Amino acid sequence: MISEIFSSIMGEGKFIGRRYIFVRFKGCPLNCIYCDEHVKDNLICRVEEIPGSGEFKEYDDINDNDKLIDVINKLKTPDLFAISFTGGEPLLYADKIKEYSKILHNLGYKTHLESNGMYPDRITFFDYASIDIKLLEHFVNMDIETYTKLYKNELKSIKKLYDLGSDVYAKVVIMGNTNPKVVENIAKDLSDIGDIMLCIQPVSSCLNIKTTPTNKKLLDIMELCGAHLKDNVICTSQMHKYLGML
Ligand SMILES: C[S@@+](CC[C@H](N)C(=O)[O-])C[C@H]1O[C@@H](n2cnc3c(N)ncnc32)[C@H](O)[C@@H]1O
Ligand SMILES: Nc1nc2[nH]cc(C(=O)O)c2c(=O)[nH]1
Ligand code: SF4
Ligand SMILES: [Mg+2]
Repeated sequence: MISEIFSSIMGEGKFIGRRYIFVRFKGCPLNCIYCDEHVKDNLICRVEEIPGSGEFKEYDDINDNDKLIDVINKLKTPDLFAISFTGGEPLLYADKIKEYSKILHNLGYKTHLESNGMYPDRITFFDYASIDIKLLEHFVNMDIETYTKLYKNELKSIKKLYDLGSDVYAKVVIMGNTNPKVVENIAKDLSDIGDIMLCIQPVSSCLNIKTTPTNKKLLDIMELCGAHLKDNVICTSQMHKYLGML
């Protein structure tokens, strides 16, 4: 279930630059062409025991509540902002995450969900939440019907988090071939839900990704989105990759 736990700097989105503990879960039903996490679908769980050391100890599993809390307490630093549940797709394990969140809240920690939004019915309260809005070009041969269903579920997840009082924002990964007008429509749909930040995230190059968006495209997209969201649109490259951090 859990694939790794480590302390790092939030490299993406609204809370970029804040200190986090990341709890990463295995597996995801989607297969985004740019995904940087497929390789970690292995059996063991690796845990950083000293924050920032980059040194990991391997466990068969660390899913037990007491074990997880013990690891988190050890990784806690005075600058800690929140505990991120990410993946893979963390909501594959929604019941377990709900259990962890309750314990963490009782201990005074803040929780943060990083999800693709495909499971609106599994959404519960998190202090902070990032929902990825996927684009058709993120997939090889996804049909329009399947894509439309996914998009509707993503918006539903955002609305549910917003109504629960979570500080929720949306992220969209921009490719070299992304049509700015499509992103503008997403901004419009977000503005219909409420005061929600849209984070424009240029794709980071990896094995399957040869072209990245031009700076002009990023600025054009921000302007178009600003027509609906005003200044509630930001551009965040995956900062941790520039720093050589996890
Ligand atoms: C690995 S996903 C896990 C959480 C969830 N499955 C999701 O897609 O949001 C975490 C974040 O990394 C982003 N990401 C993964 N690979 C990327 C890449 N090559 N360039 C930019 N963002 C990337 C995803 O878009 C997502 O916002
Ligand atoms: N530093 C850092 N920040 C992140 N923000 C979201 C991440 C993720 O993989 O969900 C991530 C990650 O993998 N590393
Ligand atoms: S939804 Fe997230 S974890 Fe799943 S393939 Fe896409 S980026 Fe990777
Ligand atoms: Mg990541």
